Amino acid sequence: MSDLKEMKCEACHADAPKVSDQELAELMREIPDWAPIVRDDVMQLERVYKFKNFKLALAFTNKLAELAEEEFHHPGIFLEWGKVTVTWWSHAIGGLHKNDFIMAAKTDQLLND
Ligand SMILES: C[C@H](O)[C@H](O)[C@H]1CNC2=NC(N)=NC(=O)C2=N1
Repeated sequence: MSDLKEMKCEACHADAPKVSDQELAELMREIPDWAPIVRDDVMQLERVYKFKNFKLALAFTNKLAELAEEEFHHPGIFLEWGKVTVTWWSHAIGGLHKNDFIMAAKTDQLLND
């Protein structure tokens, strides 16, 4: 079991490989609160985080934005009162790269900060 949250993203180029079905199955076990979904023919990772109010949801959103800039890998973020929906995928390859699993694990860690 690799420790995804301790890893760093690598530069993802257009010719980088998408994760295989086997890699997907293995990596999903490390981020059990996330779901693989397909949106507009692009496989993504998605999780909904619940908060007591909008202010706490916004604070989490801002921490996630800082993390994304640090790793230069950016999520989809849908901010609502008491909820933040986060999606990770790699635009460059139109699908899932290991970077997305690393960032999902790092996103979960923000709850402990
Ligand atoms: C130009 C391109 O957008 C950049 O190289 C980075 C920025 N952040 C990114 N974020 C994500 N999720 N996928 C990318 O391919 C990506 N590329």
